[in-house]
Amino acid sequence: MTSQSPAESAEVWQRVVSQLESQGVTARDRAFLRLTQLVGLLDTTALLAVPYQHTKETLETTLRQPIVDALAGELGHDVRLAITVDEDLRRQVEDEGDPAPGPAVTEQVPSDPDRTPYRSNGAGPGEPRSDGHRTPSGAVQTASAEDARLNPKYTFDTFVSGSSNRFAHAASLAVAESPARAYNPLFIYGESGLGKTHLLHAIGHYARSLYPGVRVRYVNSEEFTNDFINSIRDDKAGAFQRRYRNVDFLLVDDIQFLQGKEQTVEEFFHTFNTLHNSEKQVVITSDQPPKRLSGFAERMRSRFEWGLLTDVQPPDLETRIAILKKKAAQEGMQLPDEVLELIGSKISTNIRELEGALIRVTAFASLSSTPPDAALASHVLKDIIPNSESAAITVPTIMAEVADYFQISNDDLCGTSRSRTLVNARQIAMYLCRELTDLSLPKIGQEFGGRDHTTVMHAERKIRQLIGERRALYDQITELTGIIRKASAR
Ligand SMILES: Nc1ncnc2c1ncn2[C@@H]1O[C@H](COP(=O)(O)OP(=O)(O)OP(=O)(O)O)[C@@H](O)[C@H]1O
Repeated sequence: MTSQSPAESAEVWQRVVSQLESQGVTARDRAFLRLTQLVGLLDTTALLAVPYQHTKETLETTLRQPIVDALAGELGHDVRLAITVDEDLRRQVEDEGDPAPGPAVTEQVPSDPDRTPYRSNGAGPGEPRSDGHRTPSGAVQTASAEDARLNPKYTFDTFVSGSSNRFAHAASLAVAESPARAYNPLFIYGESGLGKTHLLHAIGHYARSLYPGVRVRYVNSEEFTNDFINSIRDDKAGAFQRRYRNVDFLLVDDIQFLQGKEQTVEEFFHTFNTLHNSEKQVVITSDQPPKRLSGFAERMRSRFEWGLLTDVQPPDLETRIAILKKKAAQEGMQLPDEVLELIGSKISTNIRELEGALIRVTAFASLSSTPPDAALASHVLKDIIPNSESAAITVPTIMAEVADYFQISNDDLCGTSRSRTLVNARQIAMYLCRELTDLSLPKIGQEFGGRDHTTVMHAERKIRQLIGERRALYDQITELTGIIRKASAR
């Protein structure tokens, strides 16, 4: 993943150290620099490994700027630092009999694992590494991908940064690199479908790649609520608290859904305080800035503003096209620029809709064995783009129209029958809810008889995939979209 070989990194670092020495750093700082290794580069982030926690602290404070400047000079571009305390390096240093410099010798080995959860196990980027994390009791606790609950598609690599989200993107990178040090909490707000969830997951992935063993947990606030209610019902408050408080990163999506749920807000308040006090990173997203969040006590809202507030805006045309290009490349879709430009120019507010349009155009081209050109794209887009006077579409409308279309009842749609016809209709209805409304996955799940958000996610993925393979399905979805839009405009 890094863009340099170990030998190149070592040479670059050697030159940086020589340059800083020639600028006259103190003897202690010189020793610290010599104990440091440049592991490699991850985009513009320089990964440094140090043997001791106090070396890291010095590098992050007094030496940060000189290192950043010297590295930028060497590499010819801006550089961020991500510093990790590496136990292998410590062993190596101690085996060579090179004592840790400075007065803080007693601090040589970080004694409190809770304060230093970001310790590398020594594997270089791209190499396999264990995900074990030592708890204060010494037991190895797994920080697995399942615990983190991250969507593998939402990474910084797949995120397009533009003027509409540049600040949120930079802040997200910074908290992943310097957890609880850069900004805590980081609060990202903005309208639906503009990439907030994507950024939350990307922070989790990136932190996990930088700091093996780091404990990350992503949660939508509706899931947090359900989890909390169930924990009280089942008398498992302790397990609930451990799930949300024994983490290094808590990533909370769509906090606005806690509004008015007094007990859950109170529980979240304590969770937040515990994490913040023990220097764990909290990232929150919302559709509104804290000041406009009703249903939260002032003490809670003001805490949301302790760290950094940043918004995401609808992307400009250039960014929309860049996003479409990235999505197309990611999915292996071959589409000429004129088609991407056409889609980007017709759909301007919501990135989820942009993706939906891309899928439909590709599906139609593949089903009709026609090359996807501008004429085909305009034809497809005509069916899916709302006209200016179209009203908001609701889940009950989608359910009623889908039920009517398949000649089934609303109860059938929400029920548990696994008959093929019903499963198919249910998945189509869920897909359309995702495409045509701003509702989150848990909210849609609730509307369908209290189903889990993963069921909705599965339905969405399945329909997305099949729509390009089955002509009948494509036609049904197109027809239903038209019917639902018409019914909503009435
Ligand atoms: N800048 C971006 N680059 C690439 N993809 C993006 C970008 N912004 C959003 N997306 C994509 O758009 C879709 C919607 O984004 P996301 O779910 O993160 O929005 P959101 O702001 O969290 O919306 P909601 O408030 O409804 O949950 C996702 O598939 C995401 O990958």
